[in-house]
Amino acid sequence: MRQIIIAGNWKMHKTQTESLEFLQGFLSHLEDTPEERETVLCVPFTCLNFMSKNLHGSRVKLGAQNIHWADQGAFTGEISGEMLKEFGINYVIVGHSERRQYFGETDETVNARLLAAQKHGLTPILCVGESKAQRDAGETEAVISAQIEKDLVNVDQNNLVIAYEPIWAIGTGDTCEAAEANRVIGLIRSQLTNKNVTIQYGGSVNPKNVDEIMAQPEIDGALVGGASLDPESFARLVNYQ
Ligand SMILES: O=C(CO)COP(=O)(O)O
Repeated sequence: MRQIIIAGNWKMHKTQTESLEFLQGFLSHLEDTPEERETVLCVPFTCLNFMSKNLHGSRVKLGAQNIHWADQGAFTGEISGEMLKEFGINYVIVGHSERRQYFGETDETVNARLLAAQKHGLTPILCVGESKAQRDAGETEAVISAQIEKDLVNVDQNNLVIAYEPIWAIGTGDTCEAAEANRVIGLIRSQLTNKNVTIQYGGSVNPKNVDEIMAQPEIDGALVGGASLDPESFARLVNYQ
């Protein structure tokens, strides 16, 4: 059985005070959510301590948005698995397209970060996806396939989540057709040795399209940016039909 995971990626949003306001609005909506559905919030580093205390005893799991491959060292501005582990978090996003685009992340560094996450007992959420130009040039399959191959060298597929996030669908309101996301996710799965890896779709998931996306047979969850910032809208996503 593949685990269903609905994860919010808050990116660089919310202070500690705002994260408390979110929780006050959000947690009460989870009472009727099916037990087997995992709910995750990947929050800024500055909210981890506070969120970890406030989520204790709740069914919401916590995640970070990046991890360095070294345990410590002269890496200004980075964060290590040893540091993250202290907050009792379960997940960490690795290789998000915004990290690849703005912060020089390569398939090699993504691979090193995935290995570090697993070494520290965290489940990495690996993001892959093609740009608009790559899609228009008919390169989607080749791009995704190369990312999967390079990123997953020596990675344990028994402790892994993958998110297919077409870059052109992120934050644009321009969702990938559910059937097309399903097709690409099927291609990703065909490349894996563990066919039970949870593979999410990400890119403008919102309360209007979540039911159709989650009805697709290959799609095991969602990685949500904008719509995870509002408690009511994220609750609606977690409670998809
Ligand atoms: O990048 C994303 C999640 O990691 C998707 O962001 P949006 O849901 O805002 O499109």
